[in-house]
Amino acid sequence: MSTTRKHTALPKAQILIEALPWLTRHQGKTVVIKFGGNAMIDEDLKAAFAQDVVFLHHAGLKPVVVHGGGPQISKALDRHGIVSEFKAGLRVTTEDAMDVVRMVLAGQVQRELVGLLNEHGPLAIGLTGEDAHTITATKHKPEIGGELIDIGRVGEITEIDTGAIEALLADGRIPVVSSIARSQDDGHVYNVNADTAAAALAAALGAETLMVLTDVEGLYEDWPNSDEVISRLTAKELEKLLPELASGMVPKMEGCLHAVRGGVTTARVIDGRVPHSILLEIFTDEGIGTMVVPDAPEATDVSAIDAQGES
Ligand SMILES: Nc1ncnc2c1ncn2[C@@H]1O[C@H](COP(=O)(O)OP(=O)(O)O)[C@@H](O)[C@H]1O
Ligand SMILES: CC(=O)N[C@@H](CCC(=O)OP(=O)(O)O)C(=O)O
Repeated sequence: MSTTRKHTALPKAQILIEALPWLTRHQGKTVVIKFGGNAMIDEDLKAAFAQDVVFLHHAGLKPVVVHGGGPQISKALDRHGIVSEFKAGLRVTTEDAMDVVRMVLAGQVQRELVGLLNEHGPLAIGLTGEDAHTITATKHKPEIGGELIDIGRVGEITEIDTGAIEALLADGRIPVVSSIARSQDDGHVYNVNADTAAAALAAALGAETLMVLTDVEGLYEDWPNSDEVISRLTAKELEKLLPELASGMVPKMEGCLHAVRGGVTTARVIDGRVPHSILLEIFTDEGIGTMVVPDAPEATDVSAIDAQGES
């Protein structure tokens, strides 16, 4: 081997070896990945995202993709002459707007992601929360200034049925889920925030990891004044921070909290603008972004200590 080849081969092998313990640790584990509308704008990034998800699949993990499409919905509503309005970080969704939301998420964004993933083989299958009762919701009325506000067809998740997703995973497929739900009370279809949907699915699936891709490096400690990213925080620390957070981050961080409190081992917010950010986060020692972990067991909890001693 020439000296030059030796020089380039060694660092490449080191990168693969660095992945070894992570490959072992994540083997067979479910990873729910939320792909946000703002991280979805660049064609190269979308292609890299699809490569990463397919890589996870072939490495023995079980990726489930949940996608948003906020900017794409706003653009389509604009074309239909419908003005986008947000309250409490959620889109005010009239009946007409709901038709557009459903068309864009299920008919455009989901189809595109499924197509990109399937360039690598017959892997991805798209569904919405409406399919097989995957996500059931009821009308959500956020509280603003002490009053419950009607923001139209916006749903609050009441139940998750993981049957269809688990069947797809068992069949070696990659489910791609659009954040739309159906109510079993009024039969209406509801618009659900995609971060919230991803977190609820991660908890219901007993996923090891929830990974939320977005258009910033992670959770900034003092946004918008500083770009210092909080790299790790416990559920309790996050709970304290939540009331201070600004709009875009609220559903993401509430989702992370819900996921870890629901049994997910780690919930991470990572920068979707970095190509292959998923691979970097899962398979290298250097995690990027913000990681939320469950609270450490109380030191005074004698039963927990006893249980540990027995294992
Ligand atoms: N503390 C914070 N740290 C990082 N970003 C924040 C924070 N507070 C608010 N944001 C805003 O949240 C945005 C991400 O949310 P959003 O636009 O809904 O993303 P996505 O389309 O990926 O779901 C960031 O671009 C940023 O403007
Ligand atoms: C109720 C509500 O606000 N739903 C979101 C659903 C899409 C979404 O969450 O997309 P991002 O992840 O790209 O923001 C919306 O209509 O924009």
